[in-house]
Amino acid sequence: MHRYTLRSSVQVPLPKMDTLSLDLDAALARRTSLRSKQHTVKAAAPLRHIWVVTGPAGCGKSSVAAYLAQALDLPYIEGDDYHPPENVKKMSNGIPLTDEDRWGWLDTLRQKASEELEAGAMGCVVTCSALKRRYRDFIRQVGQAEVGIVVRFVYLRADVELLIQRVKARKNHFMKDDMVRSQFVALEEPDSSEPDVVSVDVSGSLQEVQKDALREIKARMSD
Ligand SMILES: Nc1ncnc2c1ncn2[C@@H]1O[C@H](COP(=O)(O)OP(=O)(O)OP(=O)(O)O)[C@@H](O)[C@H]1O
Ligand SMILES: O=C(O)[C@H](O)[C@@H](O)[C@H](O)[C@H](O)CO
Repeated sequence: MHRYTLRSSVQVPLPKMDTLSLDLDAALARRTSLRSKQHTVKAAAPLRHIWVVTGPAGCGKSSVAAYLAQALDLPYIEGDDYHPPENVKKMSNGIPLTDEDRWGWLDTLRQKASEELEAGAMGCVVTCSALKRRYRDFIRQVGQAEVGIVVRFVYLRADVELLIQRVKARKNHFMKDDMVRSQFVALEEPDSSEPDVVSVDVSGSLQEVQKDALREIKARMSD
């Protein structure tokens, strides 16, 4: 083994020449492969996000999603517009939806989001209560099916009493405050096992919530 003396006292073993040239070859090969990977990443199409704004009735999905869509210049899909009339009738009559009532609607929202991207949009913003983990998993499948499409959720977090107050104050909407508790019964709050969910506290003013949600999204645009 050759030895190279560094600052008189520290001895660093130097590899034999044949090992050194092998190492150099390997390093050059690695650098070439890294460069071509960097090139591939640069050339690849940018990620397109489906931002799904979620949470129970009254948490601010429509108010926040409309703002996000405008700020990001993306098409906006209002989930409530795609409930079949039977669902709206049920909710208007104070009857909570079941899983069976929701599957077809969730599928429609998935399709609408895909259609926007197929039509060339750089992403889209969708409102959908997505109360349960299995509903979110169902929506996630859009992103798993196609390279370059990423589904992310913005969960608007609030406590039940606050939302009862906000829904009570809201006029001209089929969903009344007596339905809010049932939304929390169905709710399966996302936790750290769903890293694609950004949780935003909505107890502040609407402007604060909108800004917080936009900041969180911008921080994840390139993920
Ligand atoms: N941060 C906030 N502070 C005060 N009021 C708010 C806030 N966010 C939303 N609101 C008000 O609360 C009500 C519910 O908001 P919004 O309709 O956007 O919620 P939503 O989640 O879309 O409801 P739903 O699911 O029932 O359609 C509206 O009257 C809205 O103006
Ligand atoms: O899954 C559900 O039970 C529904 O989507 C509701 O969340 C309402 O559509 C919405 O909140 C309107 O008030």
